[in-house]
Amino acid sequence: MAVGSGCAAVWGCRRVLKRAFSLHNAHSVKGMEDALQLVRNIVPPLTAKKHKGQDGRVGVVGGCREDSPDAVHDVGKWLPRLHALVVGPGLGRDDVLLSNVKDILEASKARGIPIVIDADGLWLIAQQPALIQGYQKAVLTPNHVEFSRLSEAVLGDPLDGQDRRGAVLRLSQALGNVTVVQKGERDVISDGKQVLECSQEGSGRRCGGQGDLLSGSLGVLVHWALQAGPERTDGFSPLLVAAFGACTLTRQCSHQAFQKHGRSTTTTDMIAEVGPAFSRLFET
Ligand SMILES: NC(=O)C1=CN([C@@H]2O[C@H](COP(=O)(O)OP(=O)(O)OC[C@H]3O[C@@H](n4cnc5c(N)ncnc54)[C@H](OP(=O)(O)O)[C@@H]3O)[C@@H](O)[C@H]2O)[C@@H](O)CC1
Ligand SMILES: Nc1ncnc2c1ncn2[C@@H]1O[C@H](COP(=O)(O)OP(=O)(O)OP(=O)(O)O)[C@@H](O)[C@H]1O
Ligand SMILES: [Mg+2]
Repeated sequence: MAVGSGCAAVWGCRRVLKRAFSLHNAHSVKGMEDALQLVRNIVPPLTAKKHKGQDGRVGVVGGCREDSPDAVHDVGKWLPRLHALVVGPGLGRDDVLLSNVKDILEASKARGIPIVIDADGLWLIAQQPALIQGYQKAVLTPNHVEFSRLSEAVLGDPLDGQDRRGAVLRLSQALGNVTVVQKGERDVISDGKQVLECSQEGSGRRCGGQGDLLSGSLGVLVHWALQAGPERTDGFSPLLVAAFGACTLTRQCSHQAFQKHGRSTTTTDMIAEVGPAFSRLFET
């Protein structure tokens, strides 16, 4: 469903939403459905009046090519045209490369570009948390190991595996309300104020690359959410709603792909499900 038509339903259930986001029933069926409605609200309508790029140009700093000596300058030329940046998937941990990424992060922050950080980008943040400290347009998407690494670097604590919600909330707060998405059996999301869980049914298949689908789709949704503004998300953080949407989409893709391919499912099979999964979840 597009922006306009989803709006009335969301305003109509404001009281329920407050409960759904702040209490332990955030992952109940009702809470999930309410949160999904907020995601539907940020999806821009398709109209004949737009030209390409108007619903977002997302840059990805990742992949496998070694940098040119002028990498930062080259990327800098693109930055003014980008609406969001995804940093880290498949990037590697080479010192020169990470030093370039550091400069790209600084340039993006100076321009107020939303940044999603995953994989080796998180490695860099664990070495230098100050790089992202207090930048509230950033979302970090750590898996279990990456989250432990970040927690130890930022909070100095060994991870309390029993209290995932508390751990994610504390990390987000310590980073100055940077949004954190801890991936796992349930995805736990916090902006340092509220905690949301995504328990959309996925699959038992744990093939590599699923995190890339999450961070990439999140790059798009972060832009859509910020563009839509807090009124569309009923006053909740746009980045929290975007993260919930990307987690739900990724898990639904996993679910659909697994139904077709079972144990042989790969992330490529999940990518083929993005369109149908998106329609099913967000265009009802
Ligand atoms: N498309 C591409 O090009 C992609 C490229 N990628 C690139 O690959 C590189 C390495 O990335 P990664 O994700 O394998 O490294 P990371 O998460 O540090 O795991 C290291 C070790 O931690 C463990 N472990 C992991 N998860 C766990 C869990 N939930 N719970 C418990 N343990 C867990 C596990 O250890 P094991 O169990 O095997 O002993 C694992 O081997 C990195 O450069 C990244 O950019 C990837 O992003 C994929 C897509
Ligand atoms: N135990 C699980 N059950 C269901 N879904 C899961 C589980 N663990 C992770 N996921 C889902 O898989 C997606 C990727 O999370 P994962 O933890 O595998 O990332 P990752 O290790 O960074 O992956 P990548 O191989 O791309 O680096 C997320 O959407 C998450 O919700
Ligand atoms: Mg990963």
